[in-house]
Order: sequence, then structure tokens, then C-alpha cells
Amino acid sequence: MSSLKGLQLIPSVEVEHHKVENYEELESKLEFSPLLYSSLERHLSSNLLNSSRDNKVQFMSDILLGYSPLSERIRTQKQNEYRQRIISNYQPLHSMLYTMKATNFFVPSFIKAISENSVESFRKIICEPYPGVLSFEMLQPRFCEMLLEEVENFEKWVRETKFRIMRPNAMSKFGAVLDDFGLQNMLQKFMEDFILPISRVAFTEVGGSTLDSHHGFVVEYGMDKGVDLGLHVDDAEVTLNVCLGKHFTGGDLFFQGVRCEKHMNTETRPEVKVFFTFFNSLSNYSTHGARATTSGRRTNLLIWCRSSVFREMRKYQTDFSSWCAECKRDEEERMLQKLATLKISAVSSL
Ligand SMILES: O=C(O)CCC(=O)C(=O)O
Ligand SMILES: [Fe+2]
Repeated sequence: MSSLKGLQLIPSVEVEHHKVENYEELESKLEFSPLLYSSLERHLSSNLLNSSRDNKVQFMSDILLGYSPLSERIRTQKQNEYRQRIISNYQPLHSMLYTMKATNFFVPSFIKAISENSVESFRKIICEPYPGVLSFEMLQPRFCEMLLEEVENFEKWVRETKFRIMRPNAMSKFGAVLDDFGLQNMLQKFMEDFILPISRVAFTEVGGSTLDSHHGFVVEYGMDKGVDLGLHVDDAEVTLNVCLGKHFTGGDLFFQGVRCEKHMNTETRPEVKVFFTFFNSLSNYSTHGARATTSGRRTNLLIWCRSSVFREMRKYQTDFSSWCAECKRDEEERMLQKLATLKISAVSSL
């Protein structure tokens, strides 16, 4: 088996019986995510695998540093410090939310489909109202309620302490990043164990089988906040969007098909634009937006799931016609034109 500088491409049999170290308790001292250390540990050669945790941390940090640009490291370090400042001061309301426990989170039909883990079991619970948009029942109403209360509790703490928080993204001025106040590890497990099994079979061509990081947040709409969201593509390969409540009208999402970067802002043909009122969805790269929430308050949970492997591969790709609807259309038009030219030259040569 290939072994390079103490690393093995394929984890050895020994790893199966090896208890992976807990790196989470070292989080504030680590330069990278504890999850990265846990994953990399599986590839250590036997002599390192059985050495001390400190030794392993040192060895793995040296390797990771070689692959990570300084700017990225500074950004991660700043983000860790920011999160640490929040976590050491914010008192969670529902501690249950911070540890993944399927029976507390999901409806029984969803747990059954995931544990059976087959295309047939997913088909039983999922419908596809628009190509690349999957809709299914997933979270228990009590879980949604508790998450809403937790977000309200966090926002109350932010107001009282005048803590300056970072908003979920450039588009949403209202909402909170769940990863920033302690839910990061739970949401990573959420993605790996409950989103990946579905996206692996449904969204293979856009990186759905190699999701490895996430950005988890809630967005809020209402008369006293923003009401709608313009057309965009998420900074994600696969997105989970769940409506947490409460009472509102409007707020439909609209979709305009899967597009590559080149076609992201091109004119939409009317037949591609589709509006939806729905509450749970998993979608791929599709361009989308949200219509105005016309009364009440709408809060949605978003998990943007990312694949570093897919992003790396995309850098070297020039043809996206296997998944970009507009590239596909361009290619079809080119083929038709070529055919027409061939016909003309065949006729004129008669
Ligand atoms: O308003 C919504 O439910 C969608 C939000 C969204 O698309 C996003 O934050 O990326
Ligand atoms: Fe979005």
C-alpha cells in the first residue's frame, strides 16, 4: 500500500479497530478544524497512529500547513477566535440541539429512509417538483420550534450585550450563523449522516457525493426586516432549505435551472422560471430567489453544503454541458446549426 511521509492513501485495517482521538477539546489551540484532524488521522501509518495525541497533532498540522495559503489560515484563525468569544459568553437555551440525535430531530419516515439507504427508500419520501429540487418531510415540528427559540435567545443576547455579529452572507442582513454559536459540529454531522446519503445519489454530477463542509444559518423576513431575495446561486453545491415558521403569507421561492458561472446572469427564458410555496427542500446549483413575504414573519434554516473536491475539479473544467442547462442548450443549438450547414453544402454540391 502506498505510504508517503507517514501517511497512507487508503486507511489500513488497523484503523478499523483504532479509536480516533477527540480533537474537539483542543479546538482553540488547533490551526484547522478538529474534524479535519479526525479525518486525516485515519490515514496515518501505524507507528504514528499509536503515538501520543500531541505528536499526531504536530505531524498533521505540518502537513496541512503545506497545503493551506497564509490568507486562508489567518481567516480561519480569526473565525475561530470570533466563535470562541461567542461560545464562551453565550448561554444556550436548548442544549438538546447541540448534539445530533436523530430521534429528537427527524420524523420517523425520514429516519427509516436514511437507515434503509437505498434509492427505493428515498423515492418513497421524496418528490421532485422541479428538476434538481427535492421536497420531503424531514424535521419534527418540535425541533423547528426549539431552533427558532434558540435563535431568538441568541438574538436577545446579541441585543443585550451589543455584540457585533456577522450576518449569514452578503445578501441577508437579517438572520444568524448557527455555526458561530456552537452548532457547527452538530450541523456537520447533520450534513454527513442525513444530507449526504440523499445528495450522493441525487446530485452526483454537481459534487453531491463528496460534500465535506457546510455553512449553516437562518434567514429572516418580515415587514420590519427585508421581505424578498433576488436571483442568485448559493455558494454551495447542495442546499438544504427548511421553513421553521411561523405565520406568514407570500415568501414563495422561484427557481430558474442549474447554471454554470458563465450563464449565471444570462436572461431567463419564461418557460424555465417556476414559483413554489414549499417548506422543505434539498436543491442543487439552481439559480433561485424568494418572493416578498407579504405579512407575518418567515424564518428558514439553510445549510449550504460544499464539496472541496468538486471545486478543485471545476477549476480545470471548461465544458459544463453535463449539468448546466444553458450550456446544454448552447451545445444543442451549435449542433443544429452544424447540421443545417452540412445540409446546405450537401444540396449545393448536387
Ligand atoms: O428565503 C429563502 O428561503 C431562501 C434563502 C436563500 O436562498 C439563501 O439564503 O441562499
Ligand atoms: Fe439561496
